[in-house]
Amino acid sequence: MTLTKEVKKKKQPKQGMLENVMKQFNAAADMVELNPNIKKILAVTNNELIIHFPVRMDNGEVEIFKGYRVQHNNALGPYKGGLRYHPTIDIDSVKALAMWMTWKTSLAGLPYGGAKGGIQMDPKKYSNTELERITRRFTYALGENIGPEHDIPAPDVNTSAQTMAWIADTYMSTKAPSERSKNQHVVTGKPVGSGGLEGRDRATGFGVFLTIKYWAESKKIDLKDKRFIVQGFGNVGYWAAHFLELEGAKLVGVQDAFGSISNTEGISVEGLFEFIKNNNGAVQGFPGSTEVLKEDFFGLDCDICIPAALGNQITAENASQIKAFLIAEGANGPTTVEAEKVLQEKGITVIPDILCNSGGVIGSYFEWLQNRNGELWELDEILAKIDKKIREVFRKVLKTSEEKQIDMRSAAYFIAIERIEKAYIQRGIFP
Ligand SMILES: NC(=O)C1=CN([C@@H]2O[C@H](COP(=O)(O)OP(=O)(O)OC[C@H]3O[C@@H](n4cnc5c(N)ncnc54)[C@H](O)[C@@H]3O)[C@@H](O)[C@H]2O)C=CC1
Ligand SMILES: O=C(O)CCC(=O)C(=O)O
Repeated sequence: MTLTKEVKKKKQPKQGMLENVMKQFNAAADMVELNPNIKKILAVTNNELIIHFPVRMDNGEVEIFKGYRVQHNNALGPYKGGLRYHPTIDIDSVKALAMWMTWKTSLAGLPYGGAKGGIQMDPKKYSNTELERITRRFTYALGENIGPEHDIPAPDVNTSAQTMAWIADTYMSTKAPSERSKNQHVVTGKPVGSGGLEGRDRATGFGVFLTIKYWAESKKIDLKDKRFIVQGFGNVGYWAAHFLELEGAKLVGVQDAFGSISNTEGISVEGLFEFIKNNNGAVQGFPGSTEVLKEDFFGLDCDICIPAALGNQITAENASQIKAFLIAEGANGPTTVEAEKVLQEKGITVIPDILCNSGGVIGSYFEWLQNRNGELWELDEILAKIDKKIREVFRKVLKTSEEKQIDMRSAAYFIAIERIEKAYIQRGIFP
């Protein structure tokens, strides 16, 4: 007899990311005097898919998983955005993350809309073979709701190039043999050997670093010896730290899901990266570092703070402790609207997520083009292309912010929303 078990999941507290993105959007819509009909369209998501699907576990039992894909808007092109495997994801957080993708792709001038998805689960509790089966069943259940010219997922928290390879393989296997290779770009962020882009692994962190570099240049600040802290030492946090260290900046604090560490003398980025490989991915216990209480992390003495983990981490409660003069949002939605007011009063600059972490989706766009056109690009060429794009977008945001005397988040939203509004108006639907 087959046992079917729906695992009782602990109820997760609401994350509040949807409230946050809606407050940001409403403020931006007022600022650009957005056409009221287009505002109605952008305030809601086009499609929201919740899928329950069964997967056989290594012990023979069947577990039911809850997967999501939310497609917010596709006025500018196919839906685009990552897949997150995390116990805290729910429909509201995925809606928020999908909306941020729409603003991000619009701001970057890409021919994409916004989407996000994932599975509500803790991947640490599953073996690699279970993760593969979960991913393949999820892909199969998503069916034609994703597609290379319709909705193109990518990695996000707790998903990787390997996850993308499983998705591509499963999706392609549902096509006729002659059509399979034409569908490789159903996902981006694949391993290089399977149609992936050289450098997509570092694209987001590289972009975070570039926005910090271009901001520092605009203020005539030398990054050498500047002290920085990073929350989240995964794909984004590690690569951002890697490039900052190359520039001469000093990592003095790191927090991950397991704990927080600091060292005023500096933490070797590569040393920590090697250390976590043999420490279940955790930074705690890194030689020479001191443990820091979770609630004290953002108050560490530093110049630059990079939240690169989850949403709503910088809150009205902890914002007042922050000593950094710059916050570079590697994560999506790490700062609440209330916290941002506190930061503004303290004179702390925020490089907003939709600009700061856009290197990832820019890299994804290049991978998509590479697959679509049957081309292979080299790492140097790709990093130069990402740099050029980030520099252009950064300058546009800075110029808008200076001309209109608004902060960089408002400027970024201004540009992003205006571009979408223009597309709707050009089509003639909204006079
Ligand atoms: N991977 C990508 O290309 C992109 C990722 N992002 C955003 O960057 C952030 C990080 O994503 P990835 O680096 O890809 O994820 P990842 O899964 O590679 O790393 C996540 C890191 O955050 C830490 N973390 C998780 N929960 C935490 C908590 N409660 N407190 C402190 N640390 C915690 C984990 O331990 C890990 O070090 C997310 O907000 C994601 O949406 C944004 C753009 C693109
Ligand atoms: O690379 C992509 O398509 C999207 C990455 C992502 O999920 C994000 O930028 O938040």
